[in-house]
Amino acid sequence: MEKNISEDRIRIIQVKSEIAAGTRGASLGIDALKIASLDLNSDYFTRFDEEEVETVNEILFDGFEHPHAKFIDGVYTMESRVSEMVKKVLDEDNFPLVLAGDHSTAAGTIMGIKNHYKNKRLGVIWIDAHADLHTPYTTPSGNMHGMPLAMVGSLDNMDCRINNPKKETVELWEKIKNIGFKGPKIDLSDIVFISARDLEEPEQFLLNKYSIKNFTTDEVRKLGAKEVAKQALDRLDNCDIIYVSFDVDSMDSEISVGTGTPVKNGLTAEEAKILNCELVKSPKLVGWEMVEVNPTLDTENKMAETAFEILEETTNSMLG
Ligand SMILES: NC(=[NH2+])NCCC[C@H](N)C(=O)O
Repeated sequence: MEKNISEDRIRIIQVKSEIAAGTRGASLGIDALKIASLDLNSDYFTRFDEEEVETVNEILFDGFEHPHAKFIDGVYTMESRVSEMVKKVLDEDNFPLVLAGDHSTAAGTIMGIKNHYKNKRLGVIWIDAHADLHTPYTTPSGNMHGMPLAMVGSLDNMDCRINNPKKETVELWEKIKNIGFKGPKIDLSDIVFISARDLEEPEQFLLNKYSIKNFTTDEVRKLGAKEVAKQALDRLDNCDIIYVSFDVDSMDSEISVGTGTPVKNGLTAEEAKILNCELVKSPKLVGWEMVEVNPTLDTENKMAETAFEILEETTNSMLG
């Protein structure tokens, strides 16, 4: 049993990075959450100590050199920095609650967790419209927020290769896969998706190959969010520790306007809230993350307000 989270152990790690998204603005998501907390009269951001990971967003002005892994040099830097920060927080016996821009840096969170808990088997619950299992060899967009789970699974997925990344891209991809220590940080079969519904064929291939469970939005509706949370944790029963990654685009595109890659047929805000609140009650929880709020695509900060309410309730739920 790992968890015994008290308020003073929570560290909010801010990662205002957006280089791996296809649209601009996700780096402003954390400040949008803070504005939302003020507008909703919450004291949330006074309750916890904060850490911030320095970003390299300025490289966006230079244009990208790696079409099948855009800004991969910057992504390598960010994964390393996030990994070190998460490890440091865990080494100090504190709990990493990560608020990030684009979803790519969640790979760094996982690397940091595994670097601290070297011999523990880590289960990942990925609540997201996307499976984020692409590699430079399979990506349709070159946007690296579609790749974090392949980074930590140390995948190339050559069976589904459609791209020919250049040598420099491949070298950096190898470095990313080996941050912290060489090779995979998780078993692919220790991932559970919730509401993943916009998958490309190379990703679907991996879901089949590794028998990765995806609880569809329909299943959430039929079984209820609470039951899906229970079943998701049951499936990871053999894991010693659990990390939950919540991308706000898991919610339906009618709610998730303020995010870079909205998709129809998603969760309601209430379902997302119940799922997160239930999942974080697990005694095995060692990290939780929220990503991809982009206020520049939104009106009147609605996305951040919805996301903030989930953040606050989820945090209260993990404190028990
Ligand atoms: N975390 C995200 N929002 N990921 C979106 C990925 C979209 C698409 N699968 C791609 O690779 O380009």
